[in-house]
Amino acid sequence: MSTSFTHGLNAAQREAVLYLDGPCLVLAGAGSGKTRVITQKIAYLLCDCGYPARNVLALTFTNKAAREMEDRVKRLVDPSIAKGLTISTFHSLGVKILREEAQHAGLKPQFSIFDSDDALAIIQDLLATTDRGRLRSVQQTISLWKNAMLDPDAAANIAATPSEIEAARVYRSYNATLAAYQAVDFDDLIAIPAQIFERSAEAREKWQKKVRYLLVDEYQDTNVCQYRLVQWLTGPRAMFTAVGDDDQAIYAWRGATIENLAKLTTDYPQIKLVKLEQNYRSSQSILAAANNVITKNPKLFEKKLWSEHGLGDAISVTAMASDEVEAENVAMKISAARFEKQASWKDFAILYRGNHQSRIVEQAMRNLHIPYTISGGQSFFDKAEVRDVLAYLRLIANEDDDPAFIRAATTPKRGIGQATLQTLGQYAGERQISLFEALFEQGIEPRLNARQLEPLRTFGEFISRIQYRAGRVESGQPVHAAEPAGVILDDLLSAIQYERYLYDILDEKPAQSRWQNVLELIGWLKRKAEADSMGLIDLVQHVALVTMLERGEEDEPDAVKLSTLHASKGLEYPHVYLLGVEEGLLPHMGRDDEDVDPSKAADALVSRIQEERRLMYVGITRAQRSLHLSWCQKRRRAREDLVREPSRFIEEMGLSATALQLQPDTMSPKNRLEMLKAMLNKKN
Ligand SMILES: Nc1ncnc2c1ncn2[C@@H]1O[C@H](COP(=O)(O)OP(=O)(O)OP(=O)(O)O)[C@@H](O)[C@H]1O
Ligand SMILES: [Mg+2]
Repeated sequence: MSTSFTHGLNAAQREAVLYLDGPCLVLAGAGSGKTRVITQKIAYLLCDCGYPARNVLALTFTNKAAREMEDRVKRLVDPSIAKGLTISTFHSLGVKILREEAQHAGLKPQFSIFDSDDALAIIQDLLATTDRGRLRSVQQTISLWKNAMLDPDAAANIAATPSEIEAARVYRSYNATLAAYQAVDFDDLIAIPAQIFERSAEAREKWQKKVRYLLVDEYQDTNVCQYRLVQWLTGPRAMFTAVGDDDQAIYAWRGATIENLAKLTTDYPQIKLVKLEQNYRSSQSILAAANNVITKNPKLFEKKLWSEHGLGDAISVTAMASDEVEAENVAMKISAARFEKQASWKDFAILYRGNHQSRIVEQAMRNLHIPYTISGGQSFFDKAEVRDVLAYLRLIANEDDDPAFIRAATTPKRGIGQATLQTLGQYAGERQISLFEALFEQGIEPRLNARQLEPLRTFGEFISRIQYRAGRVESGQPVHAAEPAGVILDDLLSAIQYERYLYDILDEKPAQSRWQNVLELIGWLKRKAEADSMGLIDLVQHVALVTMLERGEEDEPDAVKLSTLHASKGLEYPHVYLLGVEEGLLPHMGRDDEDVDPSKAADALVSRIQEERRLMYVGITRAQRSLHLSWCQKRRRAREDLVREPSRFIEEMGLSATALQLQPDTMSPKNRLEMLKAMLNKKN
């Protein structure tokens, strides 16, 4: 059989698209057209098989990947047919399910979503320590338990080491605190829906009726919770297609397990397995380097990849004197290559292992006036001014969000002091209610003097008025139509006099730059609200998700892409610059877990290197036409210069000896001049 939606596909891809007799698993290497199978299959389901769009759901890992997929489908399918189709991340699907099924989990539909810093603050209170290493380790342990669907009881049972026992104790109080705030953390967004489905046949059947066909991209990075969610959503009909590549599994640290791939074949013995072997993305030399690296890992499934593309440019490896030189150099090289290749800025991507590497690259890009966008970083949403404004929005959406209450009530200062908040907190604790609710009660009056009570009540009434305008929800139903989010945002911002506050506490320049960030945030929120006709409350939950993964770039500008390797998954760029290919950074070596049992330490190290190798494989395979690696002989970390060696992965790529004869490129003023001259000559 053939349809217009299999046109241009190879035989194996066609088979995967047309197969509808049961579950289907596409297992294949990078760039072999797995994502393409998903988009073509969506088009096929909607246009040729009569599936209503609202009954088709496609899941992926990042907002960016979801948007890309949506764009690809839009090009294939008439908008009137695609209306109602859901292409989303696991986490946004989780929010959607939780909103509808909140009552099953004792939540209000306007629950808050706490990001990792909010969650860490709770753990800090519970542990009463400021040792960030210890806090992060407890947070990580709790996260892994949640992702493995272990509740506090189960965790307490399996906790063995002293730090696990501590984490299990904190886990229980941590969940109770979240519940009191009507808040969930990111892991809960998947775990709670999975628990709801496990407990409630009614909820399960409702969603199984809704999701008649499910497609999952990047399946190798699902964790136990996500796997269960997929199982509950598809139910006994098991109508789904999952695509993945075990060699690209890079989220073990978030509880993802490659075993999910093998498990699919045992849980669904009838599953149709399709392998794709032709790579359509990269030149031969890039593909060969990628294959060379990944063969050093043990194989789960036999896979071969070949390409019809030519050999292409040789891969370059450059040693840099320092990370500053590296950043400056990459900016220069991209400028030059853009002229040389008559390319656009957006044809270039700069990839790196850790977020901390971006700052110095950003600086270099700005120095040369190169437009860039950055993803995978959270820096924007971590800014104090952005968090201040978001605290108001969170409180408006969910008045039980005590951390948001404290931040909003005290920023800008409005006469609500620490002593007042402590008294209020104590009262709220005794009454088991939120700070917001407590401030309106008569019982609080004898405990506070008029000077303390008055600003509290004024603040409370102010928030209530905005809540009303935002379309306050009571027992799941809005009490009246909401005003547009844009109008409310403008009024809120001028009412709290945030701009004046910034100029009061800061010098002109930093105040100006922070105010710009606030305007950028508000502008972005308004555009989002308008484009997707979201009310203020939907918007607040949406923001939380974006902060977790990456910031949305609605209009793809012509700009160089800066991204962590993790966030680059699934994407492709003509020219890729991979920075910091050094021992210690890629493969990354963290501070050793003091808790690791020495007999297991060697195994842990081996599996860590394997995961880093897969990350390297992901990085290499993003490149279509050219790939440039660099490493630094010296790297500055926390005011200390570290001496570095090239990564073992460079050798594993099998690059020729000449490529490895490294010329330290110190970017002396003379070099710089010459490079600029070369650029100018090309221009003329
Ligand atoms: N049959 C085909 N003919 C021509 N080009 C194709 C074909 N299949 C896929 N491509 C192109 O190859 C590139 C890689 O495809 P795609 O992104 O779907 O691969 P993938 O397997 O999902 O990669 P990754 O593992 O990195 O996610 C895309 O540019 C896609 O349009
Ligand atoms: Mg893909």
